[in-house]
Amino acid sequence: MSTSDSHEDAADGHRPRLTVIGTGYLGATHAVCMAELGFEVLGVDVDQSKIERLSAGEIPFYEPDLADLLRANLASGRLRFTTSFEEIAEFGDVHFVCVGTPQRADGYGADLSHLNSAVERLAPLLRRPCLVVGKSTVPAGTAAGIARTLARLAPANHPTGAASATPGAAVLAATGTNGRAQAATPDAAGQGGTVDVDIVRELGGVQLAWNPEFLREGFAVADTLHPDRLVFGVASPAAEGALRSAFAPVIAQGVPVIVTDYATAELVKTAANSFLATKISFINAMAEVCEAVDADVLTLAEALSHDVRIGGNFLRPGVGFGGGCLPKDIRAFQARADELGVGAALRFLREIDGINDRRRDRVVELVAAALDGTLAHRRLLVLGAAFKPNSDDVRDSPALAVADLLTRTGAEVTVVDPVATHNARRALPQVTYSESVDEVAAGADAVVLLTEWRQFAELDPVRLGQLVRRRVVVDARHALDGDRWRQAGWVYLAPGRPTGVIPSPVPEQRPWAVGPDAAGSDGVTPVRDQSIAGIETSVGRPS
Ligand SMILES: NC(=O)C1=CN([C@@H]2O[C@H](COP(=O)(O)OP(=O)(O)OC[C@H]3O[C@@H](n4cnc5c(N)ncnc54)[C@H](O)[C@@H]3O)[C@@H](O)[C@H]2O)C=CC1
Ligand SMILES: O=C(O)[C@H]1O[C@H](OP(=O)(O)OP(=O)(O)OC[C@H]2O[C@@H](n3ccc(=O)[nH]c3=O)[C@H](O)[C@@H]2O)[C@H](O)[C@@H](O)[C@@H]1O
Repeated sequence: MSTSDSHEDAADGHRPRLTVIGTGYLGATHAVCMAELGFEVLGVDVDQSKIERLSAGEIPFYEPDLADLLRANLASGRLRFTTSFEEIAEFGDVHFVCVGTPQRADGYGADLSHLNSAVERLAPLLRRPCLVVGKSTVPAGTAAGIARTLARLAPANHPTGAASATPGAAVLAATGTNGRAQAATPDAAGQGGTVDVDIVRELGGVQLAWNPEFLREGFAVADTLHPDRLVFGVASPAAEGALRSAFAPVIAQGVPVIVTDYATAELVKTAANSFLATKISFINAMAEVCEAVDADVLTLAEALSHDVRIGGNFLRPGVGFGGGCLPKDIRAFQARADELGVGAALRFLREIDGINDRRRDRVVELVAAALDGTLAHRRLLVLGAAFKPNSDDVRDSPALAVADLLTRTGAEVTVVDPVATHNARRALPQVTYSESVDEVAAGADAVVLLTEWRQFAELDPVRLGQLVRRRVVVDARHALDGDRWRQAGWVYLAPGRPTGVIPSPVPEQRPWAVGPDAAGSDGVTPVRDQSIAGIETSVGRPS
């Protein structure tokens, strides 16, 4: 991907200067892409090694296209990284907060400690008008609290130096200049022309906006440069104007901008991820029913997808959803709804989560059924560790969760993944990893495909069939051409598809609850509550 024409505008003095706080999957991508769009950008993180790697032109995770853009924009001088909050406070007109909001260790709720600590560190250093923009995914009501913190702690909101604990002071400080900001902003920004930083001065102090992010890992660059919508949660026209100036090149593409209040902006994000999770669990629930009558969920999904009211996106059945967002976001949403007294409205998300979990068990059942009900001491080649292809992210990865379940039955599991094994080794050390499909295939009793990497989908069943001990493949992502594999002599099984040979599971009787030769006196039945180190999965959930 080439850098854009907007490079010529670099440092033209008319665009707001941007900072990005937290340079993980979201923040690093945002920093690089905003520099690519022509802004001067300074990224900060508390993780010094991450900052060193980014400064050296190295992306600390796997994301297609991002490394080239990082290096080009470092070279242009528009993009820099630091560990100094003093430096970013001095530099920035618009500060994007992109720190993590993981699931709390003690429940479903979101852990906001990183967010609170970033804001509390930044706020006392903000001595001139600027806009703080939350991009992290947060429970509804969080932004209002952050606005109060900024109002209390940012010196720019207390020109006389007097501390204030007045809720909303940041907004109040700025609304005095609303009229001018309103007149100055939308058109200039909307047309993508250069935008004078006076728009930022119109803020009158430190203000907050909430701007949730919708990028997908694996497509993060394209999603950031060409999003399908922008959502601006603001409390004043001046904040909207400043945000429009920070997104001027994107808005100029005709991307829709939805301007709303904080709470609605926060909810758009969690509602979107809940809807996506619901779609996936819906089709996986259909897979469960298909299994009971030996029907075909792929054909069913295809037939549904032709109805434009339903559509085919996010209707791929398989081993379920994972990653650093969908699972923790639907749980945090439930927790917040409970706190708000509307828990009943989101109770269905518990079922969405439950359907998702059962898919992991079902894959184990299929492997066991294909191996005569016994998994202990079976040698299994697991294809995939990442939660999806084109990512090295193993947070709540269904692939690793299944690898863990298989290991607990006493099977000898070796996992191959093109880019994620370094993360997987840390998250699930009790499993063996390899870089070579061929090496592990030699002597394998079954192949289990759990992440649909292209290179796995393109494996030659004839050649692989000559290496393995038994030609058994479980295609948990429907990535393989089942007919081709069967023709090459394989027993091919996939969840939700007719097996012809595998009876539907009897709920109370799990074939993989193995017999006396398995590790453990009573056989090792995978236990949902046991933790998979470092993976935020079904692990540690409150009952
Ligand atoms: N990963 C994704 O694709 C997307 C993530 N999100 C949301 O964005 C947020 C960040 O997610 P990821 O980037 O995946 O997480 P991440 O864990 O990859 O990155 C978070 C970064 O914040 C840094 N950090 C933590 N505390 C800090 C502090 N006090 N000051 C400065 N930096 C600090 C961490 O060192 C880390 O580098 C989450 O709320 C997530 O839900 C939203 C859309 C997409
Ligand atoms: O909030 C976030 O962080 C992001 O979460 C998801 O993006 P991401 O987690 O990168 O991945 P998805 O493409 O949504 O896939 C999530 C999981 O669902 C699975 N999936 C997806 C689609 C499908 O049809 N079936 C299915 O099982 C994937 O394999 C993966 O494990 C959303 O798609 C993004 O819009 C959002 O910004």
